[in-house]
Amino acid sequence: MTPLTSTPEWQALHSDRAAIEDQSIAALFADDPDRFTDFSITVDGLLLDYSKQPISRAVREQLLAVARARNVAAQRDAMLTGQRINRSEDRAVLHTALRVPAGAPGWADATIARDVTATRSRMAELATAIRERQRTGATGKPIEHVINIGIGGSDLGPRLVLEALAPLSDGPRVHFVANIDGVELQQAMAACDPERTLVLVVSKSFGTVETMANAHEAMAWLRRCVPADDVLARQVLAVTANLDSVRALGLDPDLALPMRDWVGGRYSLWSAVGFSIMLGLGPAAFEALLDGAHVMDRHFAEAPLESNMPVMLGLVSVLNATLLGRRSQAVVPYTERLGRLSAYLQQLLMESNGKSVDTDGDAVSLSTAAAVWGQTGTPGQHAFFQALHQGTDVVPVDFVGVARPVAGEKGDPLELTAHLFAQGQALMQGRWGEGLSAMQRCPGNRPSNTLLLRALDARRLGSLIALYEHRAFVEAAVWGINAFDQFGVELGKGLAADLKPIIAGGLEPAGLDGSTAGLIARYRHWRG
Ligand SMILES: O=P(O)(O)OC[C@H]1O[C@H](O)[C@H](O)[C@@H](O)[C@@H]1O
Repeated sequence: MTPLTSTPEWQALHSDRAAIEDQSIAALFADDPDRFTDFSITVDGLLLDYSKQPISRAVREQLLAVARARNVAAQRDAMLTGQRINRSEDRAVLHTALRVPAGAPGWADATIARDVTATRSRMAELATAIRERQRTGATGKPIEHVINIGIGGSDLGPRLVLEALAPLSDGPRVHFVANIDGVELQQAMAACDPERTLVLVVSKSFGTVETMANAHEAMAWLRRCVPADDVLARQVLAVTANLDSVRALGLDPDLALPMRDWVGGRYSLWSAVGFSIMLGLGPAAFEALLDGAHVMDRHFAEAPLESNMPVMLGLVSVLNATLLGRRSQAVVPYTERLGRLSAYLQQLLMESNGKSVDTDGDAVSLSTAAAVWGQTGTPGQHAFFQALHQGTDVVPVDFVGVARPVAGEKGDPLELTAHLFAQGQALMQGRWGEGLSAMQRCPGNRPSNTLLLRALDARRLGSLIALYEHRAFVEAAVWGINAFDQFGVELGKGLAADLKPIIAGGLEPAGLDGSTAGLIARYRHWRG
């Protein structure tokens, strides 16, 4: 893979780096009254406004030239058509196939489409039977609670969606359990009647320590509390790509909902991993979520690069993170319903693109993924916005707003929206003028994107999430890295397994570094 820095297109952009950094965003508006129209893109009720970035038309052309030089469109097509683009794991990457409506033309082959439709139908039948109380728990009581046990990609997506659309929930109440410390599981078990609870064990690998530990606990609870021999068969359901290990846990693999190896964990909420969404909101809402994502997929596949929302969002990110060295990025949704968004995007963007070697294994020549963080507005305004306005580092912000709240939600988002727009304006304009002390002045010229959803509903949420998935793809394509493996995550897991017996006191801490040995000694001392 040619290093990005060796391409003439990047070199041209880089030679203008200082001018771009100094570019007054306000001056771009002064020069071009139509700038908002030209630097915003709308796809089916989702608007991206990237006009408050230091990007002139000429710079946009340079960015697009970089995208062409990196063959972003060809790389995209290779993903969509099921080529094995995840080279380090020799896998195709087909989360987009999960969102093709039944019978509609997709990009990948027909076998995959049939498999997707079959799993989706099975999920819908089962969810309907549970929601309509035909399929009950082992003692004949209806299922009113679901405990979703999973972590990372087997947790964050369904959690985000169910929190976002909670007012639409008309099915069993879903409780999420990810952490291994037992806190969430204890809370969930305390809130649930075991005879009316379905436990979902969601794990692509079915080997993740946290998930397996919580699954054992939850299954023991069911066995203890439900007087029926077939309680596990009736009230525990596995969602996994590793059916063999389902048997090892004492469950019937024939009852499990399958995942495929061509779906990455952080891209999996559209698969059977989203079963809790279907249970809570119903199959129609799940379909709407998929439809919204598919609309974004079609747009990503078909729109010219310059009016392609994920392409432009990805290029803006590369400009900020790599060209201008802005190593962190804030995401601030202006609705409490999207409070999980920054956590979701942390996994999506940082696990995908927190890489320092390219697809050939050679060191990349420039910085890749920036740190992603944030919380909802307006509470975030009263916490970290001071640093956004006056800190020494420029932190690009993605604002996310909704024109209409989720159906059934009380409260008017008008007030919130005023704050959202004002913050983007304030970051750009700054505050200057006679009579202001240095402490009172705000430098301004700080970039932001605004994403505005016509309404917070399943369809737009699907589009929003798919947009960020494709943004990660575009960034990775430009950087020349593989967005679909995550070997870095493995290291700590292995070390934790080695340390556990030492911390427990069964093994002597021989050969450890001084810090780890010291921490273990102190922990053991304090634990008593
Ligand atoms: O679904 P599982 O196999 O249990 O994996 C859960 C999570 O494990 C790891 O942390 C991976 O890095 C994530 O990508 C994955 O989503």
